[in-house]
Amino acid sequence: MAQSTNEPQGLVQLLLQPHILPFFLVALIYAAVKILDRTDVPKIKGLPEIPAPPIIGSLYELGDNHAKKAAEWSKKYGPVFQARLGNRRIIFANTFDSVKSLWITNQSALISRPTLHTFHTVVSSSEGFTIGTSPWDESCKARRKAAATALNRPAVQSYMPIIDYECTKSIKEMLVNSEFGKKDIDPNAYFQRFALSTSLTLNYGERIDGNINDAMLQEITHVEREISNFRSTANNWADYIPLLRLKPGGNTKALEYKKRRATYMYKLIDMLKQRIADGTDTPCITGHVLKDPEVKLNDAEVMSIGLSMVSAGLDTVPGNLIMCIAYLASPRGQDIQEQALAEINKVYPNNDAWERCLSEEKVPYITALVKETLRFWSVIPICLPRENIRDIKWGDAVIPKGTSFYMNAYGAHYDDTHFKAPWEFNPDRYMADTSVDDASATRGTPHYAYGAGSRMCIGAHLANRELYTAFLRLIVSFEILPPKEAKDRPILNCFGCNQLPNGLTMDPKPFKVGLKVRDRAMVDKWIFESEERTKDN
Ligand code: HEM
Repeated sequence: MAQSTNEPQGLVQLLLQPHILPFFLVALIYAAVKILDRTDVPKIKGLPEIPAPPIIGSLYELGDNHAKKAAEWSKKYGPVFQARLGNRRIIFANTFDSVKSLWITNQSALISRPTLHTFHTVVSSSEGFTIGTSPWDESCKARRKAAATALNRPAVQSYMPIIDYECTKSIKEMLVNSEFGKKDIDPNAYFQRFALSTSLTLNYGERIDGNINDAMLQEITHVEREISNFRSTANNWADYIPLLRLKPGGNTKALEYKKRRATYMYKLIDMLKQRIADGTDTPCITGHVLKDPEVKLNDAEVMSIGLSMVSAGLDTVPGNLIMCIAYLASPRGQDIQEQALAEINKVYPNNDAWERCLSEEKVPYITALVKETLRFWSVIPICLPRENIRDIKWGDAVIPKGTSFYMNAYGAHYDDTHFKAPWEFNPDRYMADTSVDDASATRGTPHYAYGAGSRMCIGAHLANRELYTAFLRLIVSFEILPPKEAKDRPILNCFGCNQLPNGLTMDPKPFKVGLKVRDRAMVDKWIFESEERTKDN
């Protein structure tokens, strides 16, 4: 016994000998680097790898714009490459066709989502994951199915009165706040309210009744924006370097936002339960899920659907809406507005487009404007991450199950082997009889703004209807003009306009536009008719 107690001391003394200590320290550092540098998935043979230093991997080089850097790398390393980000191995797909092969051809294998430390462990541990952040399992399947049914084409058509109400309310408020076209305005808050209030009404039967300064609107938009930054695959080094998780206070901000989110999410669901108990509830998705005995979801799953609905459309719908408005205000945008108005008037010569767009989508140029907006502005530059549940072959390489895949949607949208002049904002590329011969109108998937394949966005029909209605109504109501002051001009490229290119979704820098009312009496009439139609909503 006595001998074994002395053994470690003897070893320590030996290692501290001056002629051994330097070798020992080098060996120790080498072993530490080897352990810290191990990746979740070992290097994949036959797939180009971005050279990178140990431990941090490519994180530093990817810098403050992962999507742009990865697109640049793809020119040198090929459309699909592997990169080490800290201790994770990531497959990046950066071109239109490579995304199609991996996300669509291999969709049944690429159906899961990886978990990331900041979002899954710190922000979401007790409140449940959203559908878009859930790995694939029976619960995710059931939640996705319930939400997808509530958002399918016929269901979305039945929600058009909500879109009628919310769109009218936003346009009316813009009209008043711009003093009927005299003052330039920043369109952001109006469309954040439009998107959030639509989601809340659909999901909880609860809308934002106040104006754009409403406290609940401001709290939810702020908290969801911060949480979406915690979800970003590019913004949180602690997701990739476990040592950083030990930093004291590193989780304080994430925990604060988790608490603030829980406060309003529980409030919304408790208010709905109370209305159901009182028999005063109006039809809504969560109410349906709570009342239908066929839908077997537990409380956390019901909460997860609500969270998905509230968070999913909140940054994405307004981002697309306001950046399209920004483009329309530019000199080239004036021509697009003119063409759009002519196309609308061709289909609706009797000034009834404002109402008829609720029940039909008959102006192909506006549909093309929606698609081009989704492509050009790429508001989710790196799509929500995926994980494969089976091995996937790419050329000679076999990508083992359990590997993380990042779709560089920005890279695919600006892929000049697929889109002609991708840097130009040109809705004509999505018109069947187009002068732009890149055939985008007829080549299946028009863009990857909604992702692709087995976990593609389930809110796409709703989002498309929101965008179509808002664009059409804005164009028939206003001439959208550049702001009077140069400092208010929007930046018209998808990264320059973004306050945080490494965020999950685009966070547009503030800007203003002018809104010259085309025909005041007509706009007043349309607003009045919408208000009459929706007064009992
Ligand atoms: C312009 C607006 C929108 C854009 C650009 C957008 C984009 C996306 C993208 C890129 C994904 C990931 C798809 C993939 O991995 O392939 C996604 C997933 C999702 N979206 Fe959307 N979205 C929008 C609006 C909405 C709305 C309004 C809702 C619901 C009210 C919604 C609900 C969802 C849900 C639940 C998922 C997760 C699907 C899953 O993981 O299975 N989205 N969205």
